[in-house]
Amino acid sequence: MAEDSIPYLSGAKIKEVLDYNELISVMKKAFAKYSSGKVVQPVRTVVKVEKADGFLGLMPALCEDEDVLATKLVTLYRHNQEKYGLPTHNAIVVVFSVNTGIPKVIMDGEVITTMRTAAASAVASKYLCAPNPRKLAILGSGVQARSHFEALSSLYKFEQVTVWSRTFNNAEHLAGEINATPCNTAEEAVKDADIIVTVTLSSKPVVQKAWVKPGCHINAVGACRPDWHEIDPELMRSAIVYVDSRAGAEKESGDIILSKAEVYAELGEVILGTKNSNKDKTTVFKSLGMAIEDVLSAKLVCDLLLKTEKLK
Ligand SMILES: NC(=O)C1=CN([C@@H]2O[C@H](COP(=O)(O)OP(=O)(O)OC[C@H]3O[C@@H](n4cnc5c(N)ncnc54)[C@H](O)[C@@H]3O)[C@@H](O)[C@H]2O)C=CC1
Ligand SMILES: O=C(O)C1=NCCCC1
Repeated sequence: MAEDSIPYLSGAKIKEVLDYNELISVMKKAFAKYSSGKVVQPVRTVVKVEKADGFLGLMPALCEDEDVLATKLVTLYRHNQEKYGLPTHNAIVVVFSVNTGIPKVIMDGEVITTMRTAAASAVASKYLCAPNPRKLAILGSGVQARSHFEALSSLYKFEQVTVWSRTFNNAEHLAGEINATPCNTAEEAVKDADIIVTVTLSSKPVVQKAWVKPGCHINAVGACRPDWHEIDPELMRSAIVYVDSRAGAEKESGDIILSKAEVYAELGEVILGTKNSNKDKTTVFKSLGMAIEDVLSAKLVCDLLLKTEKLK
């Protein structure tokens, strides 16, 4: 049985201990463990809430090597921001003892989702983009736009960063925060970019093949449903496509399903050295998000807090 009260870790506490440096190495480990078959992780179960254009996603994973069993519960309500001024993504993570199955800790999952997704894109960029990227283009201006700027800036010193968003004011606002250039169109933003990040809630493509410099690396982070896509199908078919999980991509990724693009490899296979990185070609990392990213992030949080004795 669980204790009368299970410790709860707030997002603020988690933010205090997580940094991109460490998370980037943990995400590298997550991808490698997943692609070497050392993770038990079903494809996300999605419970749709049609009337609110939302869903609840169940994301459990077990990694015995790392002695960790946990699940993230995450909701995506697309209109929360405009309707209520609330975050569109909300989540908690529950960590269990692998030996007894007793729940050990419940923690906020929003900060973990925000940071681990950007750290995952940073790992993908490290393996898939050509050396010394100079220009970063961010399409979208929400939570992931900010975290991606932070994570990628921890790896690279960009000479130029551009931001496009559906509403120019939002692009301007974010650009002001991060010292970037706001753009009126996505085409203008991605022109000559070495790395593009797509972090919108759009279900229609926001970037076209003709706009993209050959050899560019794209972190395609949005569009997590089979009928949503963010990337021009022609661009998907002409690029070398990497995914976090083949099983997830086949079931959930509209960018892959609708374009019928071939998946070349899982990112973990590149990390393990069984697939090439093709840094000189146009590459897409189609990120859907994997439970093991959350589970290893949660373990990192627990380890860091145990070190500082904030978690007994
Ligand atoms: N791959 C992964 O592991 C994860 C992916 N995501 C996805 O990343 C994307 C961004 O997430 P957040 O920044 O947290 O969301 P957010 O709600 O903070 O920001 C969403 C952005 O998309 C824009 N947007 C909304 N509808 C649009 C449309 N029709 N066309 C163009 N832009 C539109 C909004 O104006 C805003 O700039 C979402 O698609 C989300 O589901 C989020 C978490 C994890
Ligand atoms: O991996 C995640 O967490 C999510 N991915 C897609 C959108 C919902 C949250």
